[in-house]
Amino acid sequence: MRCILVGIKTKEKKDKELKQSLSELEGLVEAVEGVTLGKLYQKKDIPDPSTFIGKGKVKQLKELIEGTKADTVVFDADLTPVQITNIEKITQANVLDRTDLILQIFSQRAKTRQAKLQVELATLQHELPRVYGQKGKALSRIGGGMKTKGAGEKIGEIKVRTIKDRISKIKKELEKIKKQRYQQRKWRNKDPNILKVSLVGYTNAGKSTLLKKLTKRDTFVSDQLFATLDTKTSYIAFPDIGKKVLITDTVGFVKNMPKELMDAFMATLEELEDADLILHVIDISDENWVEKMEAVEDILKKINVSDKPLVVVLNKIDKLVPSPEYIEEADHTMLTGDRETVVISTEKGWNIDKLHNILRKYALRKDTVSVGG
Ligand SMILES: Nc1nc2c(ncn2[C@@H]2O[C@H](COP(=O)(O)OP(=O)(O)OP(=O)(O)O)[C@@H](O)[C@H]2O)c(=O)[nH]1
Ligand SMILES: [Mg+2]
Repeated sequence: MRCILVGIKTKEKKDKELKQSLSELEGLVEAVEGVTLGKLYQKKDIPDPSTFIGKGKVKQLKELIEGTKADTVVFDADLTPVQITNIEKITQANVLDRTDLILQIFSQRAKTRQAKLQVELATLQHELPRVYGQKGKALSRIGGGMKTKGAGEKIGEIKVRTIKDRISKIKKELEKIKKQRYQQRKWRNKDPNILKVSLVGYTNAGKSTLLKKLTKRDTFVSDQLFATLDTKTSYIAFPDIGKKVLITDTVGFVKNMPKELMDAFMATLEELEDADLILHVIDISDENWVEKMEAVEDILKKINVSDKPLVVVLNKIDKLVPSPEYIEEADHTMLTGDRETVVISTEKGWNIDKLHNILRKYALRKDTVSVGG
């Protein structure tokens, strides 16, 4: 996917917000293995009903697409079906909005049947209005002959009906799965020698980098051994105590998460139910880190995992202090309440050993708990 990003600047939006929002969007593009070839901004308080951005901007966009050989335009906004259709017609490129991208990421990450269905449901619900739009498009394009007009209408209607049928089927199945899950959980194999750890946190907190760092430092690590597992899972071996720590990355939290995607998002986090320990990774250099931390905690509560052991990992301390001697752990721990907290820099490798030891401690503890119970 070769993308051009389009950001809209409204009166209330500060330049900094616009930039942050677009770079977050660029991150989403990367997450679906796309590349960003260009960015376009427009000042506009009221979107154009037919093309969202103004006519002149659309022309500029078309030129940029041709110049960069892009095939996709990603809008940092939610477009109406009419706007999508029109822009696609003019630019000959695929048009996506923020929700489309997030849905693509979710569908890549969804692993369980429930998560997959939840994402499919959200995708269909997002697509339905566009199919209505297509129905209209087919009719107006064919226009003339009665015969073809009838056929066009029929195809559109069949599509709508098929989607609606699928939606109600999925909803029924999700109900069924919900009931079964409680039973299944009781039977899940609990290997005392494997500690399952999940990394959670806001997007860009450094989860994926930390996963690499934590597992790379161990010479026993080979991702290939776990080829059947999701690629986002890696492990640390502690051969001296006969333990393995299995660490799973999760989808990051994003700003402006469309409300209709919340269920699907929470479904991608479902595997957290299996976790023995949660590492909440936070970018301590982000001025809004407390707010973001609370947003993540809210979600953890909603998916009923807030009673699990959790360690707060305050990352990127290298952006605030010049060397590890300046790390004042006590100060930060005060800010995160009574939870176990470790301040690290993944990039510089500061305190990674400390975190490693915490994982080791929990791996040992799991055994004790299992033997005891
Ligand atoms: N300065 C500094 N940068 C870091 C550190 N850890 C990670 N980063 C950078 O932060 C950015 C985001 O890191 P990721 O690991 O992709 O973040 P993530 O939490 O996986 O993000 P999502 O997958 O979007 O949820 C990257 O550019 C990293 O290089 C750190 O300790 N210090
Ligand atoms: Mg990541």
